[in-house]
Amino acid sequence: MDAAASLARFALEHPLRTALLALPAFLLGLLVKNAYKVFLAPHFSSLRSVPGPPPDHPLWGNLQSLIDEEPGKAHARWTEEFGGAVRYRGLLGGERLILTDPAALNHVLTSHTYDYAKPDDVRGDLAMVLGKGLVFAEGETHRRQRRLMNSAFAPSNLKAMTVGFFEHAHQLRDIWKGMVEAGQVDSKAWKNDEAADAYQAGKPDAGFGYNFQALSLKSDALAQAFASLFSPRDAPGKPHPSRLLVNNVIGACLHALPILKLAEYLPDERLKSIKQALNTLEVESRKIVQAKMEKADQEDALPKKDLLSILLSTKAKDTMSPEEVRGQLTTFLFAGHETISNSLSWVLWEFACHPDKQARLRAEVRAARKLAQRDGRDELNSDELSGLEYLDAVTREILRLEPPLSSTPRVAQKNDVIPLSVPVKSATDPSQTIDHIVVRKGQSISIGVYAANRDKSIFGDDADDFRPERWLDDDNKIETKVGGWSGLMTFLAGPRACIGYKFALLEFKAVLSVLVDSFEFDRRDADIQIEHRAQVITRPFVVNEMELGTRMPLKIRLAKADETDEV
Ligand code: HEM
Repeated sequence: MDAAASLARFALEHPLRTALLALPAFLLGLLVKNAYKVFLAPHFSSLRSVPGPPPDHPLWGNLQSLIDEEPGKAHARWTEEFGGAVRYRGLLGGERLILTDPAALNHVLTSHTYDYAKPDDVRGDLAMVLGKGLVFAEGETHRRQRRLMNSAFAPSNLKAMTVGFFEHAHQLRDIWKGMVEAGQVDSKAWKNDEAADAYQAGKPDAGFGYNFQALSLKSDALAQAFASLFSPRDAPGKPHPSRLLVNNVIGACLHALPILKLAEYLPDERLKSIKQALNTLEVESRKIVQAKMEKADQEDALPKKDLLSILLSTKAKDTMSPEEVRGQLTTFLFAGHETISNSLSWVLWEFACHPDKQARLRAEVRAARKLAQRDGRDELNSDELSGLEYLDAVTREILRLEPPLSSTPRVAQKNDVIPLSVPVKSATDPSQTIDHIVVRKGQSISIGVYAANRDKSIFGDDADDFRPERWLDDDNKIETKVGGWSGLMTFLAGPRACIGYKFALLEFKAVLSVLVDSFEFDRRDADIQIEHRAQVITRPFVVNEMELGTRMPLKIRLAKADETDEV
């Protein structure tokens, strides 16, 4: 008792000395805790029988492979070697489970959706930037918001929006035509007279009836705020895993502090620009919602061609405050931002590499357009667009091969058992297989989008090749048991699958049909190499030109009007 009292007196009298004594004790505790996590915990883990690569390093597990390889590649390699459930290690022994098995995906994404939520740090960042919209919401709130939003994507609305998609496509075509005819050169977007940057020029405005002006290669305040938050021009680097460890510690501290509130007092330019972009996002999106609301009242009877006007004409308007509508606007802009333009630039790249495939699509589109013109229409309607077989096959193939999200994270909200449709070899007893996985609350999971889309057991040995014909081949129909559009993971599956997927497919098809009808695409140079790097989504970068940021430079010529390729 006396000893305790004298220790307390000592601590009060000499707080600095006490702190100095406590620090080593704290560090020792941290060391013991992490040593347990790295060396002992894996032996008691419920995942210990799940197969996977041995860790490359005791402190950063398999992170080096994930950093070195293009997004999704390591997942695909491990899935090919070990099967539809793979365990690997992250920082300080943290275990992660990659899932591509159909029964497991169905369980996590569809039948037990809300038991597998997005990680808290991801949700926190989303809420800070976008407000609490659909991407952020979980559980009952998500169910309610989703029901309200669904009606905006009803078939009749998508039909009306298709008119807007074609208007956007024609604007883009006219800008590109003007550039090709003028032989215009811009040192950043254009490398020579005939090469255009399909990535920067191809950004659609996501059908919001609010022009991002990306079409004319200028940006307004909102577009700039989005670009600085979600697509900074610097190419993402390949940091050493130890750097990630340091970043994690700093990130945890930043999350604990009101760092953005203090941004203007801190000597950090990046923080200041984030703060400024967030303010712009808030002010500008509020203005758009206000303007749209006023217009919606005046133009009630007019057909609506953009998503926000449609949203404001559904009953969602009566049940959501302007602030909630604003949250949905920024959420839709975020989720649709660059996903479609990214897919467009990849497909144009594949066409540049496969002239026969672009010619085949051009012939199909021209034949359909001729029929529409005989009917007195300049463009296809949404049914005609969806009915083009080769266009559909090309769309499936590029979204299979180049999903904007190579994987997406989830965290188990409770202890659970995940079933497997194809058993995997047990890591603890290779003579046995396992057909289910016991997961504990808090377990991190990666949905292997890229790995599932390139599964050789489903798509064959040419799974890494761009071959739209695989979707047309009757003798060899693709049978994937994975739920979701086309049996692919690109838009995920279940109650949290992409709500905008039909919108995305129609906009993608409308723009591609117009571009391929008007232009021929070729590689800028025969030996140009494009690399995939992750920056929110997987984006193209030109090897040895990383400093120029995300780009997809292509040679573009006007397509001959009298081309008569057979479909
Ligand atoms: C090629 C284009 C697109 C792809 C590949 C894509 C993919 C995805 C994926 C994988 C998710 C699930 C993310 C997760 O939960 O981890 C998602 C969610 C979402 N997407 Fe898309 N998306 C695309 C375009 C769009 C467009 C154009 C819109 C809006 C107009 C949109 C709106 C949304 C929304 C709101 C969510 C959240 C849904 C929810 O949690 O209920 N997406 N998208």
